[in-house]
Parts: sequence; C-alpha cells; structure tokens
Amino acid sequence: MTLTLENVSRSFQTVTAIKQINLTIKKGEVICLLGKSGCGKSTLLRTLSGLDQEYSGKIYFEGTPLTGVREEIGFIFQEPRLLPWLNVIDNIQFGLKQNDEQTSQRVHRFIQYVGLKGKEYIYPKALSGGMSQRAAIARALVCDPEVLLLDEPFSALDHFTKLELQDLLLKIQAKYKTTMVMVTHDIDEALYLADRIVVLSSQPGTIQQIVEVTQPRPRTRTSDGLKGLKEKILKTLHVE
Ligand SMILES: Nc1ncnc2c1ncn2[C@@H]1O[C@H](COP(=O)(O)OP(=O)(O)OP(=O)(O)O)[C@@H](O)[C@H]1O
Repeated sequence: MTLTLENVSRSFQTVTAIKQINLTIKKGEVICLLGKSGCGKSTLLRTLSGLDQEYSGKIYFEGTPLTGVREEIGFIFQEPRLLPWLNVIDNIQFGLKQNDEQTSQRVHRFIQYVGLKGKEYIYPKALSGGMSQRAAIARALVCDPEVLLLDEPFSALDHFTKLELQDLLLKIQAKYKTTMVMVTHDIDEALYLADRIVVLSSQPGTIQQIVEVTQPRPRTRTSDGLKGLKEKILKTLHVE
C-alpha cells in the first residue's frame, strides 16, 4: 500500500500551513514528520487521514484518490482518547462491527500483544498514561490497519515509558509491516524509529529535507551514525 502526495497544500484563512508537499510513502515504511512547533506537521497528518478534505493537490491511496476516511488507515493521537465509561476490552472492541467469539479472541490477542494482560476490566481513569496509550494502540491494531498515522503519540509520557512504546511500535511494524507516519518533536525518537525523516520548514510548511536512516534495527540510540544525522537535522532546523 503506497500513499502518494502531489503538490498538497492546506491553508487556513491567512495561514498557509503546508505548501506543495510531494512525497511517496512506500508500503511498510516508517516516516517521521519533524519540525518546529506550528510548521504544519499535524495538518499534514490530518490531510493524510482523509478527515480534512479542504486541501489542494492530490493524495492517492494505492493509486486511488483519497476522498475521505478509510478503514485501512488508523489514527493514534497524543491523548489516548479512551471512552471513560468503558473498560479496556470494551474500548478496544468499540469500533468493531462484529461482536462474536472470534472477534473477542482477536481483542484478547491484541491486549496481550500490547502488554495489557490482566488489565482487561480496568477503566481508563485507573490506567497510567503508558497503559492508556497501549490500549489506544491495541484499539487501532485490532482494526487491522495498513497505515497507522500517529500524532506525537508518546510526547505526554515519561522517558522510560516512551522508550518502551517506541519498541512496541517497531515490533508491530516488523510483524505486520504496517506503514507508519508519525509526527514528533523528538529528533532522537525519529532517528530510532524512522526509515525516512521528513523535516518541514515553518510558515509555510514545505519539505526542507528528507533524511534517510539506513542503520539496521535494532538501532543503538547513541551510535555515531545517528549522532551524525542528528547534527545534520539540527543544522537544517537552525538549532545550535
Ligand atoms: N483549524 C485551524 N484553523 C486555523 N489555523 C490552523 C488550524 N489548524 C492549524 N492551523 C495553523 O496552521 C499552522 C500549522 O499548524 P499545525 O498544528 O499543523 O502545526 P504543528 O507543526 O503540528 O504544530 P505543533 O508541533 O505545535 O503541534 C499553524 O500556524 C496553525 O496555527
């Protein structure tokens, strides 16, 4: 499944949030969108989700124009957005059409997969931030998405939980070959996860640089190779 963007722009009143974005995202690729606050990362992700149709240019999902939300595309937000009146199982099951034994087994399988075994009947208010985000990941995965769009999914979590969930994403990607497009502010996170890092410039958001990260996984976060790429990105973003 390939996502293709051709000359995609999106403006709000006087602000051009993203301008003339051309990008082809290959099946199974992990792309991180990186850039300063307000540069248009979330706008670009929302446009890719099919939720926002007010853009100019073209977006193709496996060669077919994207004309709205598609069930093959899952979304994970910064906040888990669990329904407070439903327990973990029911939150994960909520979006599924079927409610049979097979579906229930599938839900349980994903609960185990994301590390929530034993927490099935807990309600969101009693879950930690990391557990809630695990539930949000399971809720997306249970729909069998070909593409996962992630908008700063770990930015509200503590450092160690964030590292654990980054590894969970890599495990998912290795197993299901899910295409992932993730917005992040965190260069180290992008270097650890991405095949390509798309660096956006601000006002208007254009593609300033695409950095390929060719280091094999699992990557060593402190390797000289990643350090070199980090310096290159910081220079692009004009950060000392
Ligand atoms: N619904 C909207 N109405 C008006 N302006 C908007 C809207 N959504 C985004 N913008 C503007 O578009 C620009 C890009 O916003 P966007 O949220 O995409 O940036 P971002 O890179 O994701 O920012 P951050 O990293 O702070 O989340 C900003 O100037 C923002 O104010």
